[in-house]
Amino acid sequence: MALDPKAVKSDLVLILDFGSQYTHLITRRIRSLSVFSLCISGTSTLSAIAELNPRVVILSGGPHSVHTVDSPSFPSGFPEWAQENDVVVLGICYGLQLIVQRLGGEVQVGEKQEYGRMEIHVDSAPARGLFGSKRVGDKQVVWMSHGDEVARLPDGFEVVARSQQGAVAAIENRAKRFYGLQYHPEVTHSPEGMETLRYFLFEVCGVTAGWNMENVLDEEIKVIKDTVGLEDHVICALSGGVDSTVAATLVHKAIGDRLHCVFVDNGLLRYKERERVVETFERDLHLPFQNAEVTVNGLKH
Ligand SMILES: Nc1ncnc2c1ncn2[C@@H]1O[C@H](COP(=O)(O)OP(=O)(O)OP(=O)(O)O)[C@@H](O)[C@H]1O
Repeated sequence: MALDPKAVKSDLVLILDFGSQYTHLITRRIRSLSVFSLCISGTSTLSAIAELNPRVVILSGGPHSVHTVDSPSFPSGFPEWAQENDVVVLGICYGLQLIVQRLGGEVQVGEKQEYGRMEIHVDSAPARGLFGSKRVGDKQVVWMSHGDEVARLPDGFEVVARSQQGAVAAIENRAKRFYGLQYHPEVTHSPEGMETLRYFLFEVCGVTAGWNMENVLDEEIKVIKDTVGLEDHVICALSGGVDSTVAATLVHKAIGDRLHCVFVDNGLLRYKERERVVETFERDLHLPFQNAEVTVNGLKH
């Protein structure tokens, strides 16, 4: 169940997902800073991106190489749209390489491919840039995970940090408001990564923090009410796990007894699981509940 950004009164940081295992972690980290963030497919259309009216767009990492045929990318016209609408863009790992490649620079297979712990040093620390709070020469440990690396920057970009092996670790074009980090600031293995994200969002992008988890309940209930309408009923396949339990609880708060939860005894449940789940829902959560049984090959389970 996705949050409806229109129901949220906060700047939106939109994450375009290119398949990194860390993409959802970026979303979570940003939400922990009280800023609303949402993750959508990296190959979304420009109109789908524009409709969400983001203040910042983050291009995630991913397992691809920009040189592979059909490697995913942001839609054509995206950089121009971002500039025209004063949207700040940050590329992380593959996202940085996409920016470089698509804006006229060059990415090549790295001589020393970097995976794991790496030290980077700040090459240039202009006021209000990615490392605006640091001094030139400052060092920090980060988490790298890339085979390709930047060979030539597009016009207007500069390197602001390098790895201890000399690879480009961070770039920016402050005039166009395009930024890139070759490492993953969102993982705890980059101890200063959260501070970098915080500085970037609040000092560089000027994002306002006003979102918190308590808002989610009200927003979700409103979205569900609008979706279901005044008379329709909803069926929820309820396993007793976290996902369907949260979904059922929210929908029940929104539409009450027009929700019908169905638990399927598929014959492969744990010992007394059916009794436990039924009891929890009827006694503790007060959810209207029905049992169902499935048959396989004519045999009742
Ligand atoms: N025994 C069951 N009875 C009813 N619905 C089920 C049952 N098992 C699974 N489902 C439905 O299929 C969805 C996906 O099931 P899966 O086992 O992949 O768990 P999940 O995605 O982790 O969700 P959950 O945390 O709710 O178990 C569940 O969220 C639920 O809607």
